[in-house]
Amino acid sequence: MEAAATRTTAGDDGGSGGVSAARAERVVKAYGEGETRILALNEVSVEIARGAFTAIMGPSGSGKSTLMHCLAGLDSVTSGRVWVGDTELTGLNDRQLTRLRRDNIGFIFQSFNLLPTLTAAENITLPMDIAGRKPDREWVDQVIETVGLSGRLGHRPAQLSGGQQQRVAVARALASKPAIIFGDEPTGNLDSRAGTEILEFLRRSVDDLGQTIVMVTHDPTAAAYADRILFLADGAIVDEMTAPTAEKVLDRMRGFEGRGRTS
Ligand SMILES: Nc1ncnc2c1ncn2[C@@H]1O[C@H](COP(=O)(O)OP(=O)(O)OP(=O)(O)O)[C@@H](O)[C@H]1O
Repeated sequence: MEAAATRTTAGDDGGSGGVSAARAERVVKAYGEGETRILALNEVSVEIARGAFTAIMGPSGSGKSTLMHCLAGLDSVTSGRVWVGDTELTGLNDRQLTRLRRDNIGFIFQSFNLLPTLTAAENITLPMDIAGRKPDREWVDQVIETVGLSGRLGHRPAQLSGGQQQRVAVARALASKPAIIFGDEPTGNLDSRAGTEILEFLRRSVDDLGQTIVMVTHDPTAAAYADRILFLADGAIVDEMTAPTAEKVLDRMRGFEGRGRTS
């Protein structure tokens, strides 16, 4: 997105002046050896713009999760290079990677991943509490307001609906102002109304709070909330779309199937 560079992004505090929040250069990820060797990523190069919402789509096994994990420093690459902001991940040791993830990256998973004994408020600030960082109260309050959790802060996860639990997870991801948030099917376990709410919060966090988001999804309706969609097939980016609509996404996916690109 052109406008992204001029926005005040949530990650500006710790980041650089560049427009890319993350970058992969000729990334190869191979699993196994010899005949069983699988190229999950085959020379993938991509740039993720700051302050933009990017979706990653593609058939099952096309490499979506692998790409997300490599960009987020959750998985090592076989060859190629990866940056988050100005920091090159490839070459960092485990301790440095852990710290980089802790300080710069937020995660939202399909299965909320909240601690059952903590209240919503405690879950939201947990990563910062563990890191010994003082939450920016004003920002955290703004995030809580944005995701509509103000009346539920004292509730434990079991006292919240799935949609509300995912809102807590979204607030937790946003609270530390990460340079980038990665979501792996964040609406996969929600009914369509709760899913829509979460997608609207994610969209608003990009538009109003300047957040950068990368989301893996199978769902054309979810992907249509993004500014840009990357389409993966057989470990390579085969197409992309800007300003998507669910209809355009469905059409494009049908085109891939017609060309035998599903695995
Ligand atoms: N730990 C692993 N060991 C061996 N092969 C793996 C491993 N993780 C992924 N793969 C393989 O790499 C390829 C890409 O997997 P990946 O999970 O990235 O696909 P995906 O597009 O996210 O799929 P899905 O939509 O089903 O989640 C697949 O062929 C998969 O079997």
